[in-house]
Amino acid sequence: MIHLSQKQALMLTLMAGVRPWSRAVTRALSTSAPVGTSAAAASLLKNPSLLAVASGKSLLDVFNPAKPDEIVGQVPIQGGEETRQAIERSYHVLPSWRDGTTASFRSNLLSKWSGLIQENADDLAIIMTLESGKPLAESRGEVNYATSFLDFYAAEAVRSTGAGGGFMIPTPFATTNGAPRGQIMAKQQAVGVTGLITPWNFPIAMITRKVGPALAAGCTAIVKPSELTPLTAVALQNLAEQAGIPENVLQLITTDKSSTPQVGGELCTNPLVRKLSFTGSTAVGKLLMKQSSDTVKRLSLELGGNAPFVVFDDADIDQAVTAAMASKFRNAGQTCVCADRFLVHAAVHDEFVDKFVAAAQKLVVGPGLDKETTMGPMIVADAVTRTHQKVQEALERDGATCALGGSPMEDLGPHFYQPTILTGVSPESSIWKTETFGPVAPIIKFDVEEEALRLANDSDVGLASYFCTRDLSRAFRFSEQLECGIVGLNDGIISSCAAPFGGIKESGLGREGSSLGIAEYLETKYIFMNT
Ligand SMILES: NC(=O)c1ccc[n+]([C@@H]2O[C@H](COP(=O)([O-])OP(=O)(O)OC[C@H]3O[C@@H](n4cnc5c(N)ncnc54)[C@H](O)[C@@H]3O)[C@@H](O)[C@H]2O)c1
Ligand SMILES: O=CCCC(=O)O
Repeated sequence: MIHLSQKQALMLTLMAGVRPWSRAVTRALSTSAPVGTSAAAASLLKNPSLLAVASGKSLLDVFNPAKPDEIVGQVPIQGGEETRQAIERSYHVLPSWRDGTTASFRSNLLSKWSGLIQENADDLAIIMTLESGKPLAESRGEVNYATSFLDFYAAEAVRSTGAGGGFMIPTPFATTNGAPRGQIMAKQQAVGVTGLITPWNFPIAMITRKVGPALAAGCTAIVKPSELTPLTAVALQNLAEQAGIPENVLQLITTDKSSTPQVGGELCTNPLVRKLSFTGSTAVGKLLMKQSSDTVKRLSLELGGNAPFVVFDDADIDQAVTAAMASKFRNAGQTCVCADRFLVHAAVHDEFVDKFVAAAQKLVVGPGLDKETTMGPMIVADAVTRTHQKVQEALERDGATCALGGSPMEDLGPHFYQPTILTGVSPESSIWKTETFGPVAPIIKFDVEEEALRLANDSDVGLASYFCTRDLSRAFRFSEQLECGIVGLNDGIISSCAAPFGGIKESGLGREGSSLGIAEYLETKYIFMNT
């Protein structure tokens, strides 16, 4: 690969009107893309807004986790000052977007954007796989998941609960002769300028899950995608512009790891930003919460989880294994709602483990662009190191047994780890106590429901929980007792645009998806009219 200096790359970009990263992606695609055309994918990355801010900026290299020495693209590194300017642009365009457009106008734009994303779905999926590593089928599925949020909020925008809507309340005030006096109105209004910070594990859906309701509500948005997966965001914003979303209503701040705190700091402390929505780790969420306190911002925090997956003795074991496979190994175990801790009743423990191991052995680990691959690499080499340390500690220090895997897959590259199943795990092991974000399933055997509940709830976080049973009373009882925001009964994939997604305890604040998702971007104003 020929590496241009940043200046050379930018010069070429400006002269040719082609982004350096689009050439890089073209090259990556021309050698390995199984679907789509390289030219189409590259053209998705020709983003006029970013070009406007790229001049004079250093560029961030974006790498392919499956082949970490391969640069798949570059984006400008922006900092606090560029963020402040973006916030001011966002603030200036707010009145014309919030007050100068109807809900149905905003709804139509979201639908148009969704349509363009679907038209380009195969190329977007390739870009996503190249930068995140996930198997192509998962990337393609994520595109559908992403547009479902735009479609849902295009519909939600025009309902009476959306911006400009509201409700009337019977007045408790009376005239001297006892007749109702005045009108009580509760009116919904857009919060204002929003800062939206997203992670790498769902490079497109975590953006549309925030931007969809924000724009539907009449807010303007500044998105800061992960520095590991900015290219999908670049393409997404490009399509938003093509759909006709007005200039500066949706802006993108790309940056690198070292400038991220300045960008985040500006989004948190600038008083023009009235709402911050963040999806990512609990540690960063806590920092952003602290930073946002001086300006008393509205906050939505979708943070980490450590989901228990409980298999009762009356469960359908085949169904439980299907659910466990889907929940555990999706995106190589790198989802916030992944099953992280398995509790299996002693009477069905061995049957479950045998069938779970047999199913996991069928996973094909490899680069996400390979057609046969069903589990891709981990995002960074450090994640492999951290995962392996936890596995070794559970085995060597805490007495667990390895039923499957347990090692890095160096032959495939530094980002690959074997699908791993551990039994006899200690509840004191770090693999049990903390979110692993990798393809490891630690299992503990239990005897009675109370014990399973105690272990399941013994966590500072509470995002998702899963359990498998055919007992209806237990289904109701246990789902109410679990300390979490999301419960999956006899299923491992439960996310939907129609459902409220979010956690309790240190897993966060607020809900995304469903009608609750747009409420996060609305303020309720009480208006009393003494008519
Ligand atoms: N609850 C959810 O919906 C959900 C969804 C996806 C991921 N997650 C969680 O996210 C974590 C993995 O994602 P990650 O590694 O990208 O998380 P992360 O917290 O490291 O990064 C998330 C985003 O925050 C940014 N960031 C990091 N430091 C920042 C700072 N000081 N100021 C502003 N922004 C900053 C990153 O650049 C990225 O865009 C896991 O814990 C996972 O459970 C939660
Ligand atoms: O990783 C978090 C999001 C996963 C999902 O929406 O299902």
